[in-house]
Amino acid sequence: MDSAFSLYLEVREMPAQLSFTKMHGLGNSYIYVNGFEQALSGKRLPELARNVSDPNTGIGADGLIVMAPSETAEVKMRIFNKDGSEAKNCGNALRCVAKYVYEKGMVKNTTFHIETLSGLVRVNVHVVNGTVDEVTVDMGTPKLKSSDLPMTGGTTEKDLVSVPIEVDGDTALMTGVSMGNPHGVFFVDDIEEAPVKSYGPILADHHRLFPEGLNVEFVQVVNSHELQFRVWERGSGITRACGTGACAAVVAAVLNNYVEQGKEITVHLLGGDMKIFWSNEGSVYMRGPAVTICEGLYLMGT
Ligand SMILES: N[C@H](CCC[C@H](N)C(=O)O)C(=O)O
Repeated sequence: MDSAFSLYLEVREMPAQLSFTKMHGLGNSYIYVNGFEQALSGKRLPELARNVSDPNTGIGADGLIVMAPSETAEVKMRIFNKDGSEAKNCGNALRCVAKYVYEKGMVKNTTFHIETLSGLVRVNVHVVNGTVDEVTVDMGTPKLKSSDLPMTGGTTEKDLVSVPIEVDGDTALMTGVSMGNPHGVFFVDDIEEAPVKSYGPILADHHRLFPEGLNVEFVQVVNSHELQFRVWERGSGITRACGTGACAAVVAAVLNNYVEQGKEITVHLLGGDMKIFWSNEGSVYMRGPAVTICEGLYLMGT
């Protein structure tokens, strides 16, 4: 079948309207589409993500999450940022997908796995009267080499702890952490003064240094078990919360000796608090809420 004809079929495959659920994790909202129930054209998902994310001409969210059958887990999750770029992991969406599939009866156990582009993730839903209020996620072991981030610029295999970065006329110290997606963490004295809007867009798309882009986090250490947190997300800009980012922040705080590994840390994000625990065995655990906002029918912008 020639490419033009297959593209025509691809275009035709997208339904005229899509059932969706809007959910959020600490204010980081996405449009969730159930690919078990409706056929979705893979090639059109980045465009769909841009369309549904627009607050004026779409539904309004930080991006699109597609749930689909998996051969290795109860469900597969694909993540598309507001700009249509696809990400390999998303902490807040993992909690919301876990809530969705449990409450819809698509899974029966309270502990199960979700397949992502960064691998299999184990989740445990906390149920109160049949409703999931919180979810605990094993986010796996952070990767700490420049080649993992990835980052270029002469630090090929060195660790990424407190690496000097030239940005916006400054030299700032960044700690790089991959949680399946790339994060750069900067420690600041006052979170309210953090250069989110200046450093964020410069570094998020600084592909010479970060070939796959970067989620840019700013952290103020409150005490040995609390962090203040802000984020400029790759592909979505400022969001009220970032689950993988909160994990990266705690890992970076341990690596910089601000907090201890093996202790539960409360991360204060714009959208609320998340509990992060980097176990001495290696896995980072994230615990936080998941909320269903609404369900509806998206008429594909007709
Ligand atoms: N913008 C991220 C994906 C979403 C991550 C975030 N919303 C979370 O909860 O982890 C990236 O491009 O890697």
